[in-house]
Amino acid sequence: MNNGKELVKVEHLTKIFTSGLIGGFEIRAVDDVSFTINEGEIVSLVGESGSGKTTIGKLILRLIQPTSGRILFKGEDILQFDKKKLKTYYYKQVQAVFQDPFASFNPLHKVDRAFDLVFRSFLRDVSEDEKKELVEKALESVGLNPREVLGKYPHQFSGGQLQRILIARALLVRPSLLIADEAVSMLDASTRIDILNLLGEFRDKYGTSVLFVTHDLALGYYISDKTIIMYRGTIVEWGDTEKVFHNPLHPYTQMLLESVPDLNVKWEFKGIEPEREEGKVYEIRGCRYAPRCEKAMDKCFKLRPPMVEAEKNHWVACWLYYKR
Ligand SMILES: Nc1ncnc2c1ncn2[C@@H]1O[C@H](COP(=O)(O)OP(=O)(O)OP(=O)(O)O)[C@@H](O)[C@H]1O
Repeated sequence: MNNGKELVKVEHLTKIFTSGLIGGFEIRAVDDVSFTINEGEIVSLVGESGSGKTTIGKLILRLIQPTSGRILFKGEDILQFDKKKLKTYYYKQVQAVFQDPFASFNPLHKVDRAFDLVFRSFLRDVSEDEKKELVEKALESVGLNPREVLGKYPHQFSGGQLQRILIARALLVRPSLLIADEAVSMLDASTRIDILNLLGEFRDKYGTSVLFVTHDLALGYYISDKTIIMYRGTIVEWGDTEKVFHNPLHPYTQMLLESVPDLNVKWEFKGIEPEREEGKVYEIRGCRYAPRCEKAMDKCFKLRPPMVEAEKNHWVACWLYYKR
């Protein structure tokens, strides 16, 4: 149900973390990143560990502040939201599900409380009967039996079951945007596919957009309309999933896809440089991938390549495609 309308517009977003007090160093976790998420669109954010995926999710959720750049939600800068707008943003517009479901539950309270909080904070006018029906439907939609869930404590569930409860809660308010950060990595293969299909259903029925953060190329391919490939805080390539996967342009994306013989097979990272080279790579002014790139030219080490639209809805940041 992608109607071509922009829901989220990320513009030149940069987040620099400073580590240590004296003699500390800076980490450019996200470095001049721009992309859009349309209404009713599932966008995968794919990249290896430490490439900045979670940081982007947190910035969109306003859990952390950007160093520079901005994020527009339905055309409005989220940093300028007043208290009222922020409340609506958190409950009605944006919901998030993270990798570790245990961290999202208070072990002293029954899991029902997770739903109560949503009703108390946002769906206040809903009658008790309606609440019950909504919760039951939400639980059933993620393959859980409400009678086996309600009234129980978090420790009585597996991680996968808790994750499904959190996804049910997130979808209960039918948010405009769901940020799913490695949200299905703890689930077994068949539940994982059920949840992915459920996200697709929500997109089709209610126009929910999803930012699907993953290090698993196959999951990204399965679920998303668009794919963003990240490398060390930068976007190297993004666009329609079919185009990115079937006509990869950036040497990094090509390397990734070559290392996945079959898209149904889980992607294992290959060739990550040793830790001690980390600082060196972060200082690079040009393309972050240049030190690993077989096609790198002199200027790749000196200048950051601009993002160019190489074909319709397919962008790449690589000097090989820059024509001017
Ligand atoms: N609060 C923080 N303080 C300092 N550095 C941070 C902080 N949060 C993230 N980083 C650093 O920023 C970089 C990007 O981290 P981020 O968690 O966004 O990556 P990721 O792609 O989500 O990785 P993963 O898949 O492992 O979660 C990493 O080098 C990380 O160590």
